[in-house]
Amino acid sequence: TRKSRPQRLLKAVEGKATLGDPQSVITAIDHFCRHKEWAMNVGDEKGSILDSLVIELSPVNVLELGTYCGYSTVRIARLLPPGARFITLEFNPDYAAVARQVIGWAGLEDKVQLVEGASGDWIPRLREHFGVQMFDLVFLDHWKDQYLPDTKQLEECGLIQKGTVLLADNVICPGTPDYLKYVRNSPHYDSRYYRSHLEYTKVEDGLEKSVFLGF
Ligand SMILES: Nc1ncnc2c1ncn2[C@@H]1O[C@H](/C=C/CNC(=O)c2cc([N+](=O)[O-])cc(O)c2O)[C@@H](O)[C@H]1O
Ligand SMILES: [Mg+2]
Repeated sequence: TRKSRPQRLLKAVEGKATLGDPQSVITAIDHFCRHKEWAMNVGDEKGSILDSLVIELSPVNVLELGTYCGYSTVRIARLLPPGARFITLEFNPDYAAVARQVIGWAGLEDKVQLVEGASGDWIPRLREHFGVQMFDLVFLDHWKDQYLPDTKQLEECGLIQKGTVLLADNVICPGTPDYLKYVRNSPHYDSRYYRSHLEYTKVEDGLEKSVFLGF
């Protein structure tokens, strides 16, 4: 059967990237998506904003919702301080399989725990299963209607505490209106929009950074 797009993306990484070199994996995926087939990675433009926020935050505990092919996983993991803990959730087994190989090509498998499962099932179990008390950074990039319910569940489970930074992709395109309204109107979040473009296009999109101020 014909390979899926994630499998074709992985082939592009294997053909172009250098094993153990995260930047070459990022470059290979961006080249593939810009010149061969568009794919819903955060991309190089928004990725640079993501990089600067990760560097500035130097987070110890990181959660990513929606691994997909592992592009943003590699971007984040390559910048984490030693000893940091990074959990990424992906419920599609085919995407998870591709992401594991992409992360492996970058040589970052020891920095990342890819959990195959749905955020709704796993968020309540992260504390007891992984011994994580709270997250310094949460990157939201999964189904857009899941951003708000998952954020509320993270709050209820105490995994979002004073200082936690939520970073949400696609708040303009495809858009996450209910999430955006929540973080921008809540007195418990200090929210800021980083204007950019939808990956590999000229369409407007951006990242919303929301700092939890405590209850
Ligand atoms: N509850 C859950 N738990 C675990 N994994 C889950 C999940 N819900 C979705 N996922 C996974 O997260 C990814 C979905 C991304 C949706 N992005 C998008 O739909 C998207 C679309 C465009 N676009 O259309 O231009 C641009 C973008 O940057 C985008 O991120 C997929 O890999 C999916 O399997
Ligand atoms: Mg996205």
